[in-house]
Amino acid sequence: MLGGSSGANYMIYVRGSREDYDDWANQGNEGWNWDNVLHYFKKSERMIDPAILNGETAQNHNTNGYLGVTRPDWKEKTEPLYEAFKENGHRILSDIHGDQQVGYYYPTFTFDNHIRQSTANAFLSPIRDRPNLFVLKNTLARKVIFDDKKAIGVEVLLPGGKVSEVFANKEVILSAGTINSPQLLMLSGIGPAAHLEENNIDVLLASPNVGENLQDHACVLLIVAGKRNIVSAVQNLAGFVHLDSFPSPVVAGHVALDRKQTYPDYQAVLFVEPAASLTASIICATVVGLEYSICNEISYAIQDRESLIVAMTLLKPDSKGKIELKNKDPLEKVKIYSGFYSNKNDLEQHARSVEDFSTIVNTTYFKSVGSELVNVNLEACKNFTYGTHDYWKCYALNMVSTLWHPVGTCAMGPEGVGVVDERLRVRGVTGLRVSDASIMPAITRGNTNAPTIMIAEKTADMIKLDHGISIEV
Ligand SMILES: Cc1cc2nc3c(=O)[nH]c(=O)nc-3n(C[C@H](O)[C@H](O)[C@H](O)COP(=O)(O)OP(=O)(O)OC[C@H]3O[C@@H](n4cnc5c(N)ncnc54)[C@H](O)[C@@H]3O)c2cc1C
Repeated sequence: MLGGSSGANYMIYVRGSREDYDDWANQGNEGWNWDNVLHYFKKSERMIDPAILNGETAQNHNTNGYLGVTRPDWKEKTEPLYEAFKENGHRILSDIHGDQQVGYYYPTFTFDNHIRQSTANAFLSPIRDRPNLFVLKNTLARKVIFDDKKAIGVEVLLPGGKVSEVFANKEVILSAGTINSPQLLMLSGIGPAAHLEENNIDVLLASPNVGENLQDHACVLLIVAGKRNIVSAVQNLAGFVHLDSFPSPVVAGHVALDRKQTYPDYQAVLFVEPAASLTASIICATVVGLEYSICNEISYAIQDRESLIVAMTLLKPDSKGKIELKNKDPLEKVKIYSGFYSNKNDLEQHARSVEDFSTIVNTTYFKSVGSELVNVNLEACKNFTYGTHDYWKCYALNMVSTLWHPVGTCAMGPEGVGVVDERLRVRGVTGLRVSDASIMPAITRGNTNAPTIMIAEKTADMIKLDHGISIEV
């Protein structure tokens, strides 16, 4: 669809930590530190939430951008949970976008007046009548066309099956995302030479890191069952009738295992569910795609009990995966090696995160509603004592899935490292940029939609400047 994953995501709006971007800059990417990127986060944003606009983080927000951001009022339903997190030693933040970026917070979302702010809705719709904008729908880019080492256009597959060529006046910009931007580069002859040759693709430029450095947020579901309440199942159905509203309230936390640290290690996103929750089944079976037997255990455990479905995400993994071609057919899907837990430290950290979170059931509120963790009876973990560190390692290994945040496969970086430079120009050729989540040298400590939109905002300014057009500062 137009707008890519922003048309299908859960709309959580999180920018990530100051340290994420300072780290990008420290890796040799001038112009990408926190102070630089904050300007672009603000530029695209149209913050609507009155409490944020009147609060202590107001200076980090903007009211004039294209991207509507706000949050539903779930305070009444979620307040006891925040109290429990406070009792457990966590800070409660009115907004995660202040100077303090560790704590439980009231999450913000990319929607406005019940309308999803996909990038198509937010950014394309308002300018759809511009004479210099033309969108070819249902069209597949097959490869970039080069004149020697200068990108001059794109070969496309039009609806109906005709292959055609589109030429650029100034430059070509790839924004096909972390999975497909490296595919397009490789189909165009830019990538690891041996891999291109294996696939009978003429090598235009040997660029060994195309498709490498895949990073993603490994996610493990944890279920906390609470009080019995069969009546609320009816409310749950209502959530699916009113499709312009969220089916359930959400609570989120960015947590550091070492409480003194200024940046988080894990994110916990809690979906507050009535008994017999449909959302739980949907998250289990489709969003994270767990096995039927596991989803069945969960459904059974919460059929007459309220629950929290918790997405536990390791925010800064050291593991890396990669994208490879299956063959040179542009219609063929690529091979995705997630690399989850290829660095053993990540499994340790993820297990420690689950253990850390699970202490919440010992707080006054959670005890008062009879909460307990749901044992999903994993066959593979039956030899471990339930609740021990080794058990949680086994649990993570068997429950791990993606939170759909792949980044990094056309990473920016210095000569010899980066696929693109700090102005997102593909190194070794001219007239070609990449601008999407694939250019992140390292994953951010948060959901990746807002950072990708920030990258797009910054790219727009860099393109203007490189073509002698002034920008608003
Ligand atoms: C299920 C899900 C839930 C998520 N939830 C959240 C969330 O709550 N909050 C958050 O911050 N992030 C979330 N994300 C992540 C976030 O949406 C992505 O990080 C972000 O949208 C990435 O943007 P992108 O432009 O890099 O890539 P994409 O959004 O993948 O866009 C790439 C576009 O290129 C098109 N394309 C690819 N190849 C070609 C080709 N050859 N020719 C023509 N077009 C092509 C695709 O169709 C797509 O439209 C979620 C993602 C998913 C999938």
